[in-house]
Amino acid sequence: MNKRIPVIAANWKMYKTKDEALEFIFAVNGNVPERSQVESIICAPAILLNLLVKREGEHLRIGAQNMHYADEGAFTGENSPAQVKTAGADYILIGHSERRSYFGETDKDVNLKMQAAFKYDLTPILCVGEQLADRESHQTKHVLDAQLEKAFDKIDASKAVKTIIAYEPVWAIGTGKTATPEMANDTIKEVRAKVADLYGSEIAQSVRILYGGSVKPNNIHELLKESDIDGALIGGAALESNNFLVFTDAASKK
Ligand SMILES: O=C[C@H](O)COP(=O)(O)O
Repeated sequence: MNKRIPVIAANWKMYKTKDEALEFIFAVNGNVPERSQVESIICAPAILLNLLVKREGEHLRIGAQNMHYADEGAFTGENSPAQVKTAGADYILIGHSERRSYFGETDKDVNLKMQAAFKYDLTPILCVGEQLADRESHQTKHVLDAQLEKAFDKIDASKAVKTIIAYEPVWAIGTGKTATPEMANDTIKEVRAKVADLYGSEIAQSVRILYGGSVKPNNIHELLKESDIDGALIGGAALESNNFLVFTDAASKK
């Protein structure tokens, strides 16, 4: 089995003006580890993509947070996969819980976006996660299995292996409540087992699976010590350039 290269992905959500984005990128560019050690990614608002891509440097990469699945069309306010790709993004967040809950994104939409991502050579960062009520009623595995099955429908193994999966328990996003490293690792093992179910164990062992939900500079090290946590998808704490470098440095030591 090849070593899984760790991934640190910042999700800026709807934060940062143009000047703030530039300040961040100048601070981190040149300071992130080599890409052979860590994939360092900023998932930025669509309107900032091109600005950041032009300054991404050798080891930093830019991703988008959302796109439509259609090639083109009358969808006011949306961005097409080709627009995201030609803006220079390499990654696309798909199925973030905020898209699912605030914008009504369904598992079917998630699957169509997965297919579109591969069609346009964008690496999907597929987000899955359970609600607090699911965990309390011991439905976590059931919920995650269903999200994964639907997301990977019609995606063949050669593509599935390139997907980065982010496990984000919804109750831990922006709440300050982190899953314990053991809990996150156990659940990520279940996610990996589901990928093995769908595509076999070799692919499951190659797929990178991240943890997301209140990751901070003071818990990243513990999380990354776990066997199956291959990195993190980070919101709030990754808005600070210093923190982002703490995260990428921690991942380089995994
Ligand atoms: O995409 C990132 C997640 O929603 C986690 O956000 P957070 O680190 O602010 O909890």
